[in-house]
Amino acid sequence: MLRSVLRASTTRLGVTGSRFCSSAADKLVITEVDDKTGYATVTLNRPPVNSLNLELLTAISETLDDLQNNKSRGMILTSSSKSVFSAGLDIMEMYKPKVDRMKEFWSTLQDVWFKLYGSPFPTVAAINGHSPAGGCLLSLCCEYRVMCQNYTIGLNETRLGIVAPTWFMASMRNAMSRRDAEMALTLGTLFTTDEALKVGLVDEVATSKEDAIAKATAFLDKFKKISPQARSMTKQALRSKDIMELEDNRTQDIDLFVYAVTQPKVQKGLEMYLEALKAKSAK
Ligand SMILES: CCCCC/C=C\C/C=C\C=C\CC(=O)SCCNC(=O)CCNC(=O)[C@H](O)C(C)(C)COP(=O)(O)OP(=O)(O)OC[C@H]1O[C@@H](n2cnc3c(N)ncnc32)[C@H](O)[C@@H]1OP(=O)(O)O
Repeated sequence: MLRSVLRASTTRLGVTGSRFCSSAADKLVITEVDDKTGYATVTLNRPPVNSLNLELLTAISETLDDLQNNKSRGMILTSSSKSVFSAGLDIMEMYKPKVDRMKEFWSTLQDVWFKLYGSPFPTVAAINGHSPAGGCLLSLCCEYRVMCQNYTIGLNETRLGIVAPTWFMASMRNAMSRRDAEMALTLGTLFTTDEALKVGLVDEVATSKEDAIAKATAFLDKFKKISPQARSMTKQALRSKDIMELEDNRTQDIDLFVYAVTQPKVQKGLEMYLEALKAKSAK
């Protein structure tokens, strides 16, 4: 039985909420902990497409802190949308940006990556919708991915004329072969669910969100008889090289992001991309 709500994370207005004080629908991130298993289901809840703006990233970051502080037994990351897991980074954070906010935005994305990629507790993404770019990154930070049929997933940055940072690349390389990762990253491939399964970008296919959650739970159950400490130390040791690389380069990475995104050519590209998205949704 799910009991809500472990932590009322940042609201859509960007104000930190308090426990149980407002309805789950108002939260950017909804956390429910199963009494029996102790697993937390963390639901991204920023309609319409869970695009990752500063407030949503902050809410995710706070949620991950809570789970770690509460010694979570496992986390399932999913979305409240019927067709989108996450549309990736909110392009409005990069289009005609204010530099201070942009720096905070990127630094918070780095925080989320550190906390999710390096989490001591086991993590699964129940990908119940499209998952391009930053959405794919969130799922890649998890240890296991279950994806519903007939959606798309991938790091499509090159298709937008931008270069995925090395830590995005490392997360993909951790999930699939180096060769497939190189092809996928250079082409900016958006895989269908079945294609993603074939290259190992996802681990299982689900017929519905409920099925995805059930399969995610079954994955977490596999660790029941494994020492949590031995498990987390093993995971962190395997991922430590990637983590240290970003830790050593955090400031340069932020500066590079600001430099790259503020280039007139990139701004023009983002403008055209936004226009195309708006035109598509207006149809
Ligand atoms: C070595 C050097 C490194 C230096 C670093 C430099 C650069 C790195 C920088 C950036 C990295 C970026 C990674 C990213 O994540 S960029 C974002 C990429 N995302 C996408 O390409 C996805 C775009 N969206 C879609 O394809 C579709 O929306 C989607 C398939 C997800 C859903 O389709 P659906 O039909 O359901 O919904 P839509 O009608 O398209 O959208 C509804 C609504 O939402 C708006 N929107 C969609 N995606 C975004 C987004 N990512 N950001 C902001 N807004 C988005 C869309 O415009 C519609 O709005 P409206 O018309 O209703 O107002």
